[in-house]
Formats: sequence, C-alpha cells, structure tokens
Amino acid sequence: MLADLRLTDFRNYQQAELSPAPGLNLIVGANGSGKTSLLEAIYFIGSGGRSFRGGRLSRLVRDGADAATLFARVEIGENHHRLGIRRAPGGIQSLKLNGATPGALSDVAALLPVLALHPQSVELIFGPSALRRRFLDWGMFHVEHSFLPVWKEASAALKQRNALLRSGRVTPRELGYWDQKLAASSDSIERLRDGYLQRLKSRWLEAMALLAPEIKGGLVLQTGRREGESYLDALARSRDEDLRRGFTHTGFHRAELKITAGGSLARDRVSRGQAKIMAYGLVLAQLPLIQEAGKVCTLLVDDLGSELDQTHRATLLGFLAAGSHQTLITAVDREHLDPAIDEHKGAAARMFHVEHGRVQRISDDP
Ligand SMILES: Nc1ncnc2c1ncn2[C@@H]1O[C@H](COP(=O)(O)OP(=O)(O)OP(=O)(O)O)[C@@H](O)[C@H]1O
Repeated sequence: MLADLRLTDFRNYQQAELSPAPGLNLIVGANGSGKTSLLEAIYFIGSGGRSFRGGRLSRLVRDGADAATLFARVEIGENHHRLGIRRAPGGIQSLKLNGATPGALSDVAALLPVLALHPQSVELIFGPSALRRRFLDWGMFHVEHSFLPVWKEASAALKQRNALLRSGRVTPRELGYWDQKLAASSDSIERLRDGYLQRLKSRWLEAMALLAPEIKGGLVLQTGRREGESYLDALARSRDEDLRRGFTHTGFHRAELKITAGGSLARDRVSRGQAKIMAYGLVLAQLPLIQEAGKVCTLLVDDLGSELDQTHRATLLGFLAAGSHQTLITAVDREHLDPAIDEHKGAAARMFHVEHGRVQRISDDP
C-alpha cells in the first residue's frame, strides 16, 4: 500500500507530496489541475515505468525540466520499502529499491500492485488482444508465484525461435529444439491461465451481477490451436508460414481472452457505457484475487463519472468504497461523487484538493 509519494517535475507538478489513507481517498480539482497526473505518477512508480494513458512517455517530464523524479514509500504489513524512479525525456535514468538498483523490474512491480479504472479502460473490450493478455498476465504475476519464471522461459524461447526463423540459416534440429521449449512453456502458461481465469470469471460474474445484471457476460480463453491439437503439433503445422513470415504464429503469446455479452463478442454488441462497466468489472474482479494472495492493491479511479448514468455510478462507487484495498478517486467536484460516497465510507475518506499542480489535504481524517 502506498504511504507517501513525492513528485518532482512530473507533468504539471514542479514539486508535490501526497500521503494517501489506507482506505478511500478523494482527489478533487478543476479540469487541467493535475488529478490524472497524480494517479499517473502512482501508476508509473508502481509499475516500474508505465503509464495508463496513451501518448508518449517523454511527455511525463515537466516542460523545460531535465527529468521527472518520483519517490514512494510503500507499506507491506510492518515493513516499509522505498521506491525511486527518475525519467528523462529519452528514457528511465534510474530505478531504486531501498537505495539500491533492483535486480529486476519485477522486484519493483511486485511491491505495489496498482490497478487503474480510467476512460481508456474500455480498450479491454474494444482494443487489441495484447491488452487483454497483458491484463491477465498482470494478475497472474501477482497471484501465481510460478508464473514469472515460466513466462520468462516462454518469452526467451519465443525470442530465440523468431530470431532463428529470420536468420536464413534454419536447421530442422535447431528449430525442433525451440519448438519443444516453446511448446512446453506455452503448455505451462496455459494451465496457469486456465486456473486463474476460472477464479477471475467467477469474481467478474459476481461484480457484473451487482454492477449491470442486464449484461450476460462470458469469458473464454482461446489458444488458436485446433481441437485436440498439442502446441507441438500446432507449431509443426504453422512451420511453413512461420518461415515465410519470420514470426511464430502459435504459442502462449497468441492466446486471446474472448469477452462475450449475451453470447456474442462484446465489442460487436455492447454500448460504450456498457463496455466501460464490463471492463471496470474485470479490473475489480482482480482485487479479491490479489487480496487472497496476501497483497493489498492500490486502485486508481480517474474520471469515474463520464459515460455512466447515476444508477451505475452509484453502484460502482459503493463497490469501490466497500473493499479493503486502497482507493484514490478523482473528481472535478466532490458533489459528483455524492451521495454514494456518503452512504458508504464518505466520512472516512481522506480528501485532497489539486490546483495548478499543487496538492493540499483538506480533511483531517482518517
Ligand atoms: N509535460 C508537461 N509539462 C507541463 N504540463 C503538462 C505536461 N503534460 C501535461 N501537462 C499539463 O498538466 C495539466 C494537468 O493535466 P491532468 O490531465 O493531470 O489534469 P486533470 O486535473 O486530470 O484534468 P481533467 O479534469 O480535465 O481530466 C494539464 O494542464 C496539462 O496540459
């Protein structure tokens, strides 16, 4: 859980600090004041250098500054960890974990599981399959200990096989070797994904029953293999095409998480508002799974109101306020979140006001 954050030269912030409560936090401010940027900063440091908004990462650095710097103090039970990241327009200059350079980016990403609900979340429904894979893999990374080593092994095998395909010096023996490696690790990933998906699906359906019972959602993982076909057989089948195109067409990297509504592909059927609720439901379904793995999630909610009617917004707010995760919600006006917040944990929410890149705490408690 995030205890403190210090930002320097990040977006429109020259210097700012934020100490969110463990539970619910509300961040209010006018358009363009810096609310999204604050959530973006938390996401950036928690993910070891990613943003949830589109656009170039070089724009994270405040206009005219050399680099953006973020420091965070993260609490895990009794323990405290210090994270630091410095990003210049050209890329990350330094990443620190408790004062030292971490062995791997995953060491940083494991500390602060951050999930975000924001206007682009609908891309989970409408966007490319890589986004849905990344979404699934993010949850598995936090929940399944064995996922990261298997995923690294699979990625290395895929890289080597693709390099060989493009080398123009392919021998059947060498290709066969990488086929074996890729097939075995793809099998392992698929088993882990299947198990995780069953758990995710049941949480998602619970969330959907509350958030939008009118949508009959479904989730299926498709692998691109034919009925009864092993990964090894599928790799052999696509070998000629792989050689022609210099790319591996079968494996863990081609899995598709199919999201349906009323039996049809959701993206061909649902409205934008409904897609948003389905996507939010998917993100929220990860929360209890992360919690069951003994971790506390930091949930960032940007611009909750847009595209949702009053009923859906109130139900969603109730859902957000009820969990034991840390939540930060932005709004242009506090009234936009009433009355749902008051009904739940309104009195216990910590409030911040943002104005021209300055953050001020405006409530005393909790
Ligand atoms: N690299 C940068 N340097 C300086 N200012 C920037 C930079 N990138 C973005 N900004 C500005 O930062 C301000 C805050 O943007 P942000 O998206 O955080 O606002 P917001 O409070 O979420 O607004 P809204 O309510 O309209 O969504 C904007 O005025 C934006 O133009």
